[in-house]
Amino acid sequence: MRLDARGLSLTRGGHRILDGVDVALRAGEFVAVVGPNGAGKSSLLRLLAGLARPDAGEIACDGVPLGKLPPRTRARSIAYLEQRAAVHWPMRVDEIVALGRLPSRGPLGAATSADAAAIAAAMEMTTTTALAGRRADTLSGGERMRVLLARALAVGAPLLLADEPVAALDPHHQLHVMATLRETARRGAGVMIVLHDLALATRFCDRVVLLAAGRCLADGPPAEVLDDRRLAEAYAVDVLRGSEGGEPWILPWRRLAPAGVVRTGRDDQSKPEETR
Ligand SMILES: Nc1ncnc2c1ncn2[C@@H]1O[C@H](COP(=O)(O)OP(=O)(O)OP(=O)(O)O)[C@@H](O)[C@H]1O
Repeated sequence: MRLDARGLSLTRGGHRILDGVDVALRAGEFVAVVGPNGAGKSSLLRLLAGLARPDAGEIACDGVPLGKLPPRTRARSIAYLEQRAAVHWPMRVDEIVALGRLPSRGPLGAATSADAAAIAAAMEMTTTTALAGRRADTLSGGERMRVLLARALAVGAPLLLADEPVAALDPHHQLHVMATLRETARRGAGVMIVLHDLALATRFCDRVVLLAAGRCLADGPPAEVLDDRRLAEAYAVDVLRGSEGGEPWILPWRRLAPAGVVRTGRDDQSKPEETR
């Protein structure tokens, strides 16, 4: 299954949030959407999940306009984890994760062994099995995020959209979740996440979509998209780079003078910068 979006534009409160964005998510891909605060990343993901409609542009799921998919078909096809997902009810963790199976069986359908297996696998993937009996509204921020990711994984959808799934996690769990999502893509799902950590995007993702001010600045392999010039343009930062065991790493290091700074090369000593 694949998603194809063309010419997405969105305006809210007189503010142009997205401006002619083209993006695709194909089966087997692990894609990061990156960009500065307010770039439009969450808004883009919500459009792709079918939770809001663009003012202009089209989104198709395997060629079918997203708006024409019956809601349950859409919910089975596209799992979505929102950025500020909250848990308002005193439900148990395993009950929360089980909600991910509702699109497959309907509210009145009995849970099957396949449902139980999907729930157990999702909890294992997110290391939340030990939390199963806890009340979800007593969890820490990182625990809650992992439980809600488990709910999204339990859907077993061919497309998974997750908005900052690792932002609240400690380094161990960040690496674990990124490896889990990469494995989910390797098994055939299309996985798209919003991410601020450029190191994780560089190391784990097949493709990076760089948004800034509602426009897509670049879309391609991490090493091509996250070059010095684009990082300066989008974020006004300078980065350190290296590789370990053949895997590249990248570390934001210095702020540059904001807006429109275009670097000429790493040996340019005259660049405007601050130290941290
Ligand atoms: N309903 C709204 N009315 C007015 N402006 C809005 C509305 N919703 C979002 N925006 C603005 O649209 C822009 C994009 O918001 P969005 O949440 O998509 O950004 P983001 O790239 O996900 O940011 P962050 O990295 O901070 O999470 C922001 O400037 C935000 O303030």
